[in-house]
Amino acid sequence: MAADDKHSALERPSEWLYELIKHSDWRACGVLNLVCKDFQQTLGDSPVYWRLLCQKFAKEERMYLPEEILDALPDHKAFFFKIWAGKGRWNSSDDCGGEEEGSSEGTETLKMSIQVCARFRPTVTTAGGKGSDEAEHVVLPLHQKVQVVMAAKEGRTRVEAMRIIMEERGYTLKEDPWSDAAVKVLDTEKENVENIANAALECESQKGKGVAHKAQVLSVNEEGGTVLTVAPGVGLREFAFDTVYGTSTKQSTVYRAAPRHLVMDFINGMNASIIVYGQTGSGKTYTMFGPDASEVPSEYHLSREEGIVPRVCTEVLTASKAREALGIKAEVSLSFIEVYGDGVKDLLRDQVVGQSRVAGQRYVLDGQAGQPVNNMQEVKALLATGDALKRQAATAMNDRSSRAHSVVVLTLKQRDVATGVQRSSQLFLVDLGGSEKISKSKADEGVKGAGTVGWEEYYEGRERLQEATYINQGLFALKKCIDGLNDREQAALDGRPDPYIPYQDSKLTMLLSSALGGNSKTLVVVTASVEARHALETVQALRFGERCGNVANRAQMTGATLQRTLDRIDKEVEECEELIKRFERWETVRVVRKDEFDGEEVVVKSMLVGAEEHRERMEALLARRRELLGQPEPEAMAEQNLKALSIPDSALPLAVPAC
Ligand SMILES: Nc1ncnc2c1ncn2[C@@H]1O[C@H](COP(=O)(O)OP(=O)(O)OP(=O)(O)O)[C@@H](O)[C@H]1O
Repeated sequence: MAADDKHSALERPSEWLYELIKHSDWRACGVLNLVCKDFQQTLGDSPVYWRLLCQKFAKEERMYLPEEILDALPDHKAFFFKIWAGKGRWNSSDDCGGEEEGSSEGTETLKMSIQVCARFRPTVTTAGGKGSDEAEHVVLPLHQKVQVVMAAKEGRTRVEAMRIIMEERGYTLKEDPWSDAAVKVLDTEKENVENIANAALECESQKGKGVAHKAQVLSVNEEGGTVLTVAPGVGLREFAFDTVYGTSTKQSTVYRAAPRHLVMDFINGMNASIIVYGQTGSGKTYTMFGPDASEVPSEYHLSREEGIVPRVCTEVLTASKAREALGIKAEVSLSFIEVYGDGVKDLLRDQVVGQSRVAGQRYVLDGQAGQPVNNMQEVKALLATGDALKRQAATAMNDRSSRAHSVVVLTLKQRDVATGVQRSSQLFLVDLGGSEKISKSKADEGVKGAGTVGWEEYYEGRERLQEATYINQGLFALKKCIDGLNDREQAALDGRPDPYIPYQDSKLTMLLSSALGGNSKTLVVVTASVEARHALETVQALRFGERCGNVANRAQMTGATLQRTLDRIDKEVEECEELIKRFERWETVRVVRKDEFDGEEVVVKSMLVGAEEHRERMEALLARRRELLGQPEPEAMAEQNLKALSIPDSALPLAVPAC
């Protein structure tokens, strides 16, 4: 190297280094970061360096890594270490079949991981929207009520909040425990005071007044990945997930955020599964497959509404073709099966498979249920065949309810044309039957007692009930396996022997055993509804999701969370006020009034116009704020105030006297 070059390189180390990086392979690039302190400082946290390293690594290791995934990554360095675990995949001659996957160099093993997302369905008034929107009232535990009252006003202390709560409830103490004891309350008397207040609240709730919180989803925070709920028996509760999708999230966004990463892993030779879980009617089938063609208005392009399954198939088929240029020949096959009780049905051949305990599962895992696919026309034809044979029925919760668990299994067999090295992997796309309360889905409707009707009618009536029971059994077994897997993680940390995972408890878990555990990648998408009448089921579904991801420790209900949510709302209210100020104006309009006796009359009126949309939004935000704080509606508040003034109803004028 010339002296001048050397000098300029030292003055501008990053440029010099990047030149070097450009012309090195990934291993040399990786080592550069460790050469000396200067290099470490320059490259250690440089996103450009780590991105380049990811690209080089993927190219040289013949891994599938779409640019869109790289573009959207928040941390390229962490991602590099994640994909680095799969190095040397095409050097070894054993087909790991996804299960033993990991580094053939034996330095790093890939671990099982479960990612969890929550997706909220928009409020639907047709299917799934039946029934009243009445929500249960919730009595908040005192400590939460105190947090809510403290959050309502900045700088409000705990003692003040306690006083307000007591006053709100009309509870009068002979002696005010806070009169002289701002400090005392915080220590010795605190417990005592809480007991008194608790008792007061309890009395109030028994009298059935003064409880303003309704069971509901209070906020869906997509940015922070959290959901704040209030439900009976739980009170306020926050849940945290890897990703949270709000009610207006598009199908393409859902696919791009998390499922696509799993598809990448699957194409790179790992077993993976995407499981959608949720209450019946919460949007599992919609998320997995997309809407029924009949539901999509003709002006919409159906492909925009496609769910995860068709999107995965498109990506896998496109990637398989592109891999031919890298010397890798790929074959894709698709199975579509249904798990109903202890039976496994091949939906593409319309036959129940395997009579023995393990036969159904082996039939699927060995690929006997698979049909080779080469393009999307073939995929769509197979999906339509399977869909037509799926067990579906109308219930009180969903007009097209899936009455069993359905699973699409994609099997990818890849072969290095030059060396003959083979890799195979499976991706399970699971649309679970909806967890349901029989009383809500009315699955027990039409069930007649034995002996009261003919046998045929008796069995027919019991069918919905039997389906619900089978669905719930499978889900229960799945929950037990997830708990077992979480316990296994903990056991490894505690040095305990591996706990038993009860895969054998149901056909569903037997089938998913290869995708749940080992070193597979799993994504659980919890679908839920923001509607108040489903609050309890939503909380249960979110709880399941939280258990899967074992992320409970990230979430906690604190005043801070509530404060953050309120701050966001206040900011939006301010924005609305600004917009209203800017656009609202008085306008004189002629209104035609119809009168039964006098006929039509034209009246000139002044009206505020121009900002109707912003006013409506502001009203909604203020209502949300009131819900968060458990404050009653303005009319209810006025009523309460009147009652507080103890004005007897008879004393109120029946009509406003004419002027
Ligand atoms: N994100 C969404 N956007 C628009 N519509 C949705 C969404 N999610 C669900 N829906 C609609 O809600 C209804 C019920 O959805 P879906 O059938 O997917 O529920 P499900 O959870 O699969 O129910 P089940 O367990 O009973 O089969 C359908 O009409 C569907 O189109």
